Amino acid sequence: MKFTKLHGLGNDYVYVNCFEEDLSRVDLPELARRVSDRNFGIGGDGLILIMPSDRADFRMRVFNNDGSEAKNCGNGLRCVSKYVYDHGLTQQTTFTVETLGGTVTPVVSLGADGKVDQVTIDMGEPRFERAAIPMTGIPEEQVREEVIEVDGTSFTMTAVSMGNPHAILFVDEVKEEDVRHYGPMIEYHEWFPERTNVEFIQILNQEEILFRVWERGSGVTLACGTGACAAAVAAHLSGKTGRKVTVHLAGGDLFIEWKEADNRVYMTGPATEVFSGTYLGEIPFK
Ligand SMILES: N[C@H](CCC[C@H](N)C(=O)O)C(=O)O
Repeated sequence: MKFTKLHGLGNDYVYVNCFEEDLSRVDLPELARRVSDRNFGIGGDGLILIMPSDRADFRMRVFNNDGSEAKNCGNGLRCVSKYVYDHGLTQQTTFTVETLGGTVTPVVSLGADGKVDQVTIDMGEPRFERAAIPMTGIPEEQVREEVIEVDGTSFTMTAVSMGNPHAILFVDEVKEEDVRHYGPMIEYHEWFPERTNVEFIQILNQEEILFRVWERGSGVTLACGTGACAAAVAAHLSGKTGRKVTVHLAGGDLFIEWKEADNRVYMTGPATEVFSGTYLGEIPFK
């Protein structure tokens, strides 16, 4: 199976071009687990399929490294956008990509080599109701700076959906050990029937956020695009930042704008192709 490795700020996935590879009979969750393995497979935070769509120019499917399928992936969308332009699947610098969380419209910009270096994506409108995250409790209620307690420690949390769930925790100081310790406890917390991504954010000033993430289904990653969007929204709602913020993630910076005019969140950042190859491991069939 031919694949290409790309990353968005170090959030790296194995990409398969399904215009060329037929994976229709493949056990995709098991394939994701196998190719993501950094010792016995290719290595990555998961598997992303670039597919035809009958309602958009392309379709993206995302599988975390535990095999769970996600509804959206910001870093993945930037890398899919780079792949389809650089590999000639489109000659347009803007197009549509269908995801389980909705259809988005990336706009790519080119470097001196004529290849995509930056991508801006309208990631759509954030959702806050418990039913939309999803969270247990009153369906139409929103969770704004509420206390969640895990292992005897309380966090102030705002819940935001960007097509996938995000528990945004406001902390005075972001610590890697807290991400690894409390991240999985909140991912599997009973309030989140479909689990959740967990973001720890430290607001530096009106325009900057320090950010670390424990991803649902993948654990600690260097970046999370949908998480950065959710964090920027939660930070603005808290009154501590404007609508345009630079999010400093472990793998680099994303620029996020939550536009007042259309209530949509715009994410701008890089996408990098690293290598391509052929996976020689056994392909698991359904
Ligand atoms: N772990 C996420 C999917 C990947 C999101 C992240 N890698 C991004 O860039 O948005 C979930 O299960 O919702």
